[in-house]
Amino acid sequence: MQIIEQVSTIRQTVQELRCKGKRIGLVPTMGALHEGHLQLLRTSVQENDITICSIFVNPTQFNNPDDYKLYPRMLEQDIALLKTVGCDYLFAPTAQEVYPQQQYLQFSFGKLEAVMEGEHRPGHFNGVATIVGKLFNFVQPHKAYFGQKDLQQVAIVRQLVHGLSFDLELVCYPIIREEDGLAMSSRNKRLNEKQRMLAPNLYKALQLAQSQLQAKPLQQIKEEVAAFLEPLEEVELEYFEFADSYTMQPVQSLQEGQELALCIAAYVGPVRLIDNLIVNLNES
Ligand SMILES: Nc1ncnc2c1ncn2[C@@H]1O[C@H](COP(=O)(O)OP(=O)(O)OP(=O)(O)O)[C@@H](O)[C@H]1O
Ligand SMILES: CC(C)(CO)[C@@H](O)C(=O)[O-]
Ligand code: BAL
Repeated sequence: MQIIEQVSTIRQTVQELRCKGKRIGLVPTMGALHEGHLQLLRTSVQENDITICSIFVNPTQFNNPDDYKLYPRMLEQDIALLKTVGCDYLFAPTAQEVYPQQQYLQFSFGKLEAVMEGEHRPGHFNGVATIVGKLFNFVQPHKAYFGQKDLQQVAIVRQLVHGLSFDLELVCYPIIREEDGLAMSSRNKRLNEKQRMLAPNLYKALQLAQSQLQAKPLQQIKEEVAAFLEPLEEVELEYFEFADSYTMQPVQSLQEGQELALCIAAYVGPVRLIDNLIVNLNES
């Protein structure tokens, strides 16, 4: 696996690969890789001639300076993991490479960024759109792989791709979980032992809500989710929402044929985690 730090080098490399007719898959990450990332990478390796993983802890998407400072960074371990899945290139630039001018565009995603992650993390999606747009520009992938865990991010990236006419296919990969149901996440590495024991309650709350869907009004289910998490010391619910899985807009009542996303964000100790479950209302 070749490691590239310079934007000019990755541009030249992909230009040469494209001239040879190679199909390129991109897996953008912030590192501290886990099995969720590795599944995205394995899928890209299967579906493309060349797989490029990017690792960049993007400062412009962090609305909380501590979250940025404490974000897990473990490049040597990541490199070893990338080799095990057959990744061809790691693109790991510095912030100076990515943002030489320290000038940032302002995007507007309308209603899509007014809810959930957009509402609770001001500026977050502007930073995500900025870095993802730059990565698409540098790497020119045929396919780009994102995880359903960050479902609203997928909707933002979809709008970015359509809005700027990027010529690529987006892949949204299902959530990979630990045995106890906790969605894998790099930030899980920041949990202490007690917090790690508490963290699967986010998924339990989603399952509780799913099990009540046909029986109770959505508002009542929201209250029950809050009541379920409330007694847990160190767990603080930020939001639990029923949303349309495509538009991310809040859903007040169920409709046949709808793909409903149950979305949750909560602090476990100092660590903010998110999770979601998609329910197809034809099947439930
Ligand atoms: N458990 C998972 N299953 C599938 N995809 C995942 C999972 N966790 C992360 N991803 C995806 O991997 C890509 C890179 O994510 P990122 O590097 O931010 O890791 P992360 O685990 O989401 O970290 P954190 O949530 O702590 O920021 C994103 O598209 C993300 O949605
Ligand atoms: C897409 C991404 C790599 C952009 O920094 C990040 O938001 C993430 O890891 O989900
Ligand atoms: N995995 C999503 C990126 C973030 O939380 O900043």
